[in-house]
Amino acid sequence: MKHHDSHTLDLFAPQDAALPLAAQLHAWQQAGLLRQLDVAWMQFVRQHDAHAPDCVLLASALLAHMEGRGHSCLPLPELVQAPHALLAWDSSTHDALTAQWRQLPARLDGWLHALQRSPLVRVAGRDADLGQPMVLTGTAEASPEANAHAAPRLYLRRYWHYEQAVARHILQRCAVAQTPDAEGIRTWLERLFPTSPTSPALPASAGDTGHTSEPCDWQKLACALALRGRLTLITGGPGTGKTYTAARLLALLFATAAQPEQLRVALAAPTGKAAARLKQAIDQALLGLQGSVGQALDIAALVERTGAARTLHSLLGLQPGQAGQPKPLEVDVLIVDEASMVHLAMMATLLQALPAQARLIVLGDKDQLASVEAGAVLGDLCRDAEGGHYRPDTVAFAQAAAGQTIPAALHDGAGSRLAQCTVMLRHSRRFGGPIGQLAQAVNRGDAAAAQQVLQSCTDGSLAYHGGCRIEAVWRIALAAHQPSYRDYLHALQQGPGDDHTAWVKKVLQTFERFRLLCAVREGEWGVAGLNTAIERELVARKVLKKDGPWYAGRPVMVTRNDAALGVFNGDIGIALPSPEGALRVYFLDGEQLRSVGVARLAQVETAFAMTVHKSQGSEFAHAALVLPARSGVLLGRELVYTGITRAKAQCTVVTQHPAVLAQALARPTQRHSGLLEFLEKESL
Ligand SMILES: Nc1ncnc2c1ncn2[C@@H]1O[C@H](COP(=O)(O)OP(=O)(O)OP(=O)(O)O)[C@@H](O)[C@H]1O
Repeated sequence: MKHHDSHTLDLFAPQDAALPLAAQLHAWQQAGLLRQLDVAWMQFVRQHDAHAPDCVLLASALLAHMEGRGHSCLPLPELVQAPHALLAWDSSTHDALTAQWRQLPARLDGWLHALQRSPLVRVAGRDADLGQPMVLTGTAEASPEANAHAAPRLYLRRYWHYEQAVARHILQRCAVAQTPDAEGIRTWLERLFPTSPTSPALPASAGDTGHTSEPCDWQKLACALALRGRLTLITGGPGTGKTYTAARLLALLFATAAQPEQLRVALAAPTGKAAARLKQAIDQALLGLQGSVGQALDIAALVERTGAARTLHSLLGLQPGQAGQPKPLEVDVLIVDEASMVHLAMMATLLQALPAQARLIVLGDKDQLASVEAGAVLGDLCRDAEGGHYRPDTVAFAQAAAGQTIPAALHDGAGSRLAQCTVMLRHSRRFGGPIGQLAQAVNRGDAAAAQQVLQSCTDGSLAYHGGCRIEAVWRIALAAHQPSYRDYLHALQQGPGDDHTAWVKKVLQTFERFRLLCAVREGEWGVAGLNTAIERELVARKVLKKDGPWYAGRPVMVTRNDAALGVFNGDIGIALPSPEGALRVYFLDGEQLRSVGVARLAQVETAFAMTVHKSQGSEFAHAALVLPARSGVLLGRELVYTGITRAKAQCTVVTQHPAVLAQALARPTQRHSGLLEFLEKESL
């Protein structure tokens, strides 16, 4: 049996002969490891650079591959020295990888020289922009001193431009530090955040480091810091009050604006569903303020001025799947929620469209899954949020404007400009109990603690089924003693009676109480397999009547925005007979029902089960996270964290193999990008 070091090349492995590079890439494509696009990109490079050595061709194919996996660049030291760890492919590929690597330069220098000689590669800081399709950074442009720290990276031209644009805009926004009237802000904050002597003690949230021995109200601090600059990042786990804070910040901006009646506010989120939730939560929080502000602020006018929340695509006037030239935004304040889902290209477009003097307030959970597309901008920008890194001027301003003492452990005389614009909310009001403890253990990657919480929970909020057959998943989905699909099926069977609207709402609302969340799409334990199995089971039990793709009771998720129909990617609806008897898909927005004839909805999929990715921005009374035995790099710590934090009251974890949870927690997802390094270098 061969033993492989999974992180570095095994130089003592048997000398297997390497396939010619093109044949090897083809074999990896056949094995589903590379996309056709990745190989086509390598062929393009070979066509236009006849002298390209194998290391350039391989680097280009793997650059495209990494982009497909959400990375904005290819980190070259890792590629050269630890390809197994970087690619994290199945161990069956290790021999072929090792054999290939033996044919290539052994040292990073060799790869860099080859890339620097290619006419398709622009060396940042050395070459003029002649439209080269790839960009190499971390070599020529850095000073000899900085070069020791800058990691050489290879980019697709487009992503290098996006990353540069995001970094440039962020730095410009962070640089603006005004000195607003601290006294005035403090007076307003005391009104907007009334402290009740009966407030329960705050439980610690996921990500709480224990730094907060001195009480600090991070929500007030976030509002005060937002008034100093043009960019505020507010991150925190579920229920830490990001939206609650944003609503108060809006009120504060109105209260302190010279001409509040002219303040233009926009709300946006990556998906239609998240946008609708944001608007609902902001309005609710604002209306709840009327009592504490009395006549001093016209809350109803504020709600009206805030307008509807929109998807980022619609705000920027882009077509689905398109980034590019946006129309300039006519706003003074923009609040973007669920920012963990905003990918690099979208963030670059957004920052480009936003006027320099407008305030950008970004809300999101830095620990959640990043978008499927390349870039994890929120995660990058908030990587150091836990440590605070507040400079003395920020500490003093926090005291003066918010009356808050930032704990000494979070001070840093050399903190970056970005850190002065970032606040992490550290107390969850929703997750005090076992679900919160599980979320914390998952975030730390502590599998033993996660198992302990799962198995010792006595209040019924957590359940764990390890090493199960797929039938266990159906049983959970149809269980009688907890939120499941049973209530929705019951409502469905009751029929409309004489109040069709009430019936449709009930079916939709009961369906929203429970969801099966999968790590993967394919296979028996994936979305496709589970949806088919559950449909089959319900038909066999004669609960559903299905004689075609559409049937009464079919829950569907929209997979593509269609502005003409008023449906958006991620919307969940249920097909039900209309009062006239035609099958229509009904959607519920707050209390508002809308419907679309089934024949007009082409881009949908059945939604008994959905991916954790698609569930971002949604919550369910009971969420069941379903983990297959193997799902490679897809199944990591952030996915488990995002899945379990979709549960409001009850969370069930079901695994096909008992070891899979610990394996996932041991795999934090690292999205490679140069954004933070660039920001750090420039903001010194
Ligand atoms: N300072 C506070 N005082 C009283 N209630 C609060 C406070 N902060 C938040 N809450 C309440 O806690 C709950 C969660 O707050 P909120 O919805 O703003 O959190 P969130 O971080 O936006 O959550 P999610 O990420 O799940 O959307 C809400 O019911 C909100 O009213």
